[in-house]
Amino acid sequence: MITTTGLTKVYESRGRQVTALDGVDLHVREGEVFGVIGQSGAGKSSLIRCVNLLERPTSGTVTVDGTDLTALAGRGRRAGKDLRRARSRIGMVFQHFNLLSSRTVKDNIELPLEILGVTGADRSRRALELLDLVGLADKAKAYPGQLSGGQKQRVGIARALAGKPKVLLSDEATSALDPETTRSILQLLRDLNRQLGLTVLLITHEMDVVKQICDSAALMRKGRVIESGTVAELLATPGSELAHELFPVTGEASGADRTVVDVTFHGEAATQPVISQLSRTYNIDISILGAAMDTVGGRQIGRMRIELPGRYEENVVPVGFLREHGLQVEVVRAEAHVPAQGLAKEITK
Ligand SMILES: Nc1ncnc2c1ncn2[C@@H]1O[C@H](COP(=O)(O)OP(=O)(O)OP(=O)(O)O)[C@@H](O)[C@H]1O
Repeated sequence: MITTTGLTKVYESRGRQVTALDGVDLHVREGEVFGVIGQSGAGKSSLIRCVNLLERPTSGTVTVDGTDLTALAGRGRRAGKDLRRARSRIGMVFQHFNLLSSRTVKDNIELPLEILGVTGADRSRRALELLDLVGLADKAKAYPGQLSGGQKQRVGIARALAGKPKVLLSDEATSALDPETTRSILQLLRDLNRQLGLTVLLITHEMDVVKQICDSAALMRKGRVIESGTVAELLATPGSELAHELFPVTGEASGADRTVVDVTFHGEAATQPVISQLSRTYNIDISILGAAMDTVGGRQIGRMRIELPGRYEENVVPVGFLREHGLQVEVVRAEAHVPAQGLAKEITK
């Protein structure tokens, strides 16, 4: 539904060049909630603003629902109408809501429809439908100043949906909200995604947002995407930073000559007593150093750091047993020669 290839954005600022996006390739599938996470300055806002051409990319392409927006923008003024039409199929939600304080809630939602030339009666009907959809049917005549932050964002979401977009872009939509309101807005986005088949691309600096609603995620750093995939793919990728952030498991080996292993359970493997089978089959004592269970994108997933007696070379068979039983296994080795760093991670494929 959204594809960027080699997307690059260089800002010229006081004679200096800042590369905010450095060849970003992103692929968001139809109907998924895709989260882009990264620290401040990573390039997240630049990315989302380039996706709907609010910002002109320096190079690279953006295709949304089969339309190459960059090619339309490149055709100059005459393509303005086509570009506007394509952009009306992309809704956008902002961190600070961007509502007009002098207009009622209903009139705020009608604004994009006015611009699209929809007649008064149709505008009004659509705005009321949308208010109902976001749970604010009783607030049509209120002004933004009379609403809570969460209600304002619901209006922002309703306005973004006015043009019946297939894609919703969310620029830190919950960053200005308290944790409980954040949860309810994320739930609303999830519900809209499911009910309307809406594809959602959101940017955030909070891992909890990714955890609560994303099917897929990408990690950005210094203008580049350094990891991306479905949550299940990320959890299956040895050494994935995102997987580690989603599921931080800690714990250090109790001594030398121990093998420390991170095990990820999801799907069917999560319900099998694999660890006790391992212990019985090989007659070994297993210590649990750390564990976390959580729901990611609506699916139960668990991670555990366990310790087996003996060095890795002696545990190749038990580790193979875990893999054969459908668990993702990442071996974490203590590096004796770098004690200051504690457990240095070395991935054993
Ligand atoms: N209009 C601009 N002019 C010059 N530099 C800019 C402009 N917009 C962004 N930048 C720079 O581009 C880089 C990426 O910024 P961007 O806002 O895309 O990152 P971000 O990940 O969204 O950060 P934040 O979470 O703080 O908004 C930063 O170094 C920023 O200073």
